[in-house]
Amino acid sequence: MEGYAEVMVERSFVVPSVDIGPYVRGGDDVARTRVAAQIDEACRTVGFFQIRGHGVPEHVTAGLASAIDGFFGLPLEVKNGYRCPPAINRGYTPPKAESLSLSLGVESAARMNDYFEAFNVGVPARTYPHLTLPETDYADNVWPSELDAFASQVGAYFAEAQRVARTLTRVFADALGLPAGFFDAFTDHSLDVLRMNNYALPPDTYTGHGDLIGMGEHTDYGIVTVLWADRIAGLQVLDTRGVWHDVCPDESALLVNLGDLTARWTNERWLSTLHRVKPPIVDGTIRRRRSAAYFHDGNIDAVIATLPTCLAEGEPARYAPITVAEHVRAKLAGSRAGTPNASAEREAARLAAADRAPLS
Ligand SMILES: O=C(O)CCC(=O)C(=O)O
Ligand SMILES: [Fe+2]
Repeated sequence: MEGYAEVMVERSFVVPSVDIGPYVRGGDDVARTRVAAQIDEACRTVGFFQIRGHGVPEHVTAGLASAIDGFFGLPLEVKNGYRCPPAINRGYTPPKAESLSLSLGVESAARMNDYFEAFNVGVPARTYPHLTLPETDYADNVWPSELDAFASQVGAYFAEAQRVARTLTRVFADALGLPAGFFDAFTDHSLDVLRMNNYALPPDTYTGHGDLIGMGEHTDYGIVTVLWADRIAGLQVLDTRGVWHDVCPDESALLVNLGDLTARWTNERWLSTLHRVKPPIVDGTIRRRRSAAYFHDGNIDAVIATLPTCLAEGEPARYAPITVAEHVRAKLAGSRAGTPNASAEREAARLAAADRAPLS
């Protein structure tokens, strides 16, 4: 019976769902305090949660989905016309061009086998004309000229996702007992990127050899990620005991996960959770799946050092202070340029432990 109970506990993994309406529509202090407490709990235990009451209009999400369909439906040679050099995190990434596990410094057996294709847009330097921002990090966007509505559809979703990410940092300040607006100084010219992902394979692609990975295991790099995804299996999240779990958002909900910078800030009181995309294979192929990850990464020049409120008396900081530039560039050099990241020992160790644990 003991063994049975153990299995039941292992299977009871849930991604908490939180209604953030009191922060979006306005709400009284009691309602907000309740939201902040729920998010604190989710961030401590899972590092992933879903949000309702986010206020993103349905037509904006539908516009994003239509832009994704329009672009990925173009012929490969047209899509390839929108590729950018690895240092420029913009435009099209064809299947197998990126290896996410290298952002952790891990060479996986399926190296270069991440079969997702993606299109990235981000905040260009011109958004903040009063600042001198590095043009490589804050690069101009490329917009597909074949699709009239693409820029406005993606732009509308980008603005909404940015609003949601900023709202979440207001909740985080309350949840961590920090002054209201604490994160503003770290995010007022935040290096944000929206990565639209398409997981699709022609029928009978899979021959049964090797590991077929949609997107390799990784942690997200920044502060917080707002993730829109089709309600189709594929996303898997690693729990604190090293077991992978399938995660699917509820209808109309957005997924949220924390990135490494928040784990560093909080001395891992809050988790930057490892995740990957591994869709089930049926008849040699997968069901097509789309997602869009909005990465809120913080100001390029911000210094992220452990928050004193997250250190108990005498507790050492697990991480040295780092700038957003140093951290994000090392991660992107891994995933986009194939240079293994040597500075991700803590995440790589968690992954090694998980490789020895079963799938839920
Ligand atoms: O496709 C997904 O659900 C996850 C995508 C993801 O983790 C990412 O783009 O960083
Ligand atoms: Fe991710």
